[in-house]
Amino acid sequence: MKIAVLPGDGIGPEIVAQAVKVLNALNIGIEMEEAPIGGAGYEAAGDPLPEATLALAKSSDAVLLGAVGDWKYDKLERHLRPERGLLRIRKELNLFANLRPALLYPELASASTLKPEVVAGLDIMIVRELTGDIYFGQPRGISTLENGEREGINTMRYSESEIRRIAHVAFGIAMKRNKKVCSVDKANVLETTELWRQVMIEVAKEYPEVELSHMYVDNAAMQLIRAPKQFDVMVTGNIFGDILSDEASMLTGSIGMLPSASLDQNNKGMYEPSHGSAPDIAGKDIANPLATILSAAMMLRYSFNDEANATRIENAVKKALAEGYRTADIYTDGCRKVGCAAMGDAVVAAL
Ligand SMILES: NC(=O)C1=CN([C@@H]2O[C@H](COP(=O)(O)OP(=O)(O)OC[C@H]3O[C@@H](n4cnc5c(N)ncnc54)[C@H](O)[C@@H]3O)[C@@H](O)[C@H]2O)C=CC1
Ligand SMILES: CC(C)CC(=O)C(=O)O
Ligand SMILES: [Mg+2]
Repeated sequence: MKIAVLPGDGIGPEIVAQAVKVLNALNIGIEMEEAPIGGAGYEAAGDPLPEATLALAKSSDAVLLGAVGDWKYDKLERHLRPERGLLRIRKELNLFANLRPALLYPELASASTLKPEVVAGLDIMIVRELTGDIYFGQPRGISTLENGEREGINTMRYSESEIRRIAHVAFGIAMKRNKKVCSVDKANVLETTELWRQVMIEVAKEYPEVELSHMYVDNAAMQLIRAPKQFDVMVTGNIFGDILSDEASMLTGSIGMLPSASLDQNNKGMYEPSHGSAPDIAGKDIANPLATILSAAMMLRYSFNDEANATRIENAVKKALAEGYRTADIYTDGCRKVGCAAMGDAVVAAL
């Protein structure tokens, strides 16, 4: 098993170091090679996705990523901004299926923004399409109109085949869970998502045991806060999934708890926390590394078919939480406040 380790920017190197520590502690012969991406790629090679990094990612069995970006790069040409490196690696590796499990560890019930009875037992799988939608659609850009004012353009596009393949991923996951899929769209206004809904209904016919429902995204954002346990598998497009998953993370206590897997057709994948590079807390050893550690568990599950070791990591996280270890973002009274590295150590000790 060879993995490409791409720490990236901001808190990326700190949190990835903890996941690497946990993978090494498993002692299962994972070979790792590190390469720069994002701002770090720009500093090293003038490119947010250096060719050598892309080559390493392509030749590895899986990729572990921290996060990219920092306000200080906002002045760069758009194509050089760190986030473009991230979008490009997702596209180059064809990672169209982004799985973001919003799972509440019972130990964190009091850290959730919602009342314990509203979130107890919360276990939602958000399936976000990752290589299409308004983040990739052409035309895009900022141009000057005839009257001299500027206009910004992005295009929301989905082809039928792109919708179909993410639908199959969602229904496949639902078959292994509670056979319920809620497709989130804005089909009352956006043709792109009207097609999305049509294709979801067509694909659902191949999964007669799965109950498919539809919800407009504005309502879904509200329902996630009102009664989140009504959801089991949610499937949605790139931008809605981006936003709803950040929202859902707070139900689990913190954005620092939400891992993700980004998969291609063959489950080759890139694994990264759902959050960004958090420049506001970078370099202070206070970031929560659990989303990254849990992403490493997803890597073992999806790319290496190693359910046993994936579960070992998840149980170790649970044990560290049960022992009271908390980073600042999930700290509540009476717990043991620790930094990023100490949280990584607590998970390793629990292993
Ligand atoms: N996948 C990626 O690499 C992503 C990169 N970004 C980039 O990250 C940079 C910062 O973006 P923001 O909008 O501030 O989003 P962010 O997710 O980096 O941070 C939002 C808030 O959550 C906190 N936070 C995030 N991760 C945390 C963790 N592990 N532990 C504790 N607190 C945590 C941050 O301190 C901040 O207050 C930008 O350059 C943005 O483009 C944003 C989202 C995803
Ligand atoms: C570049 C952004 C689309 C990254 C992000 O916010 C995400 O994937 O969650
Ligand atoms: Mg996001």
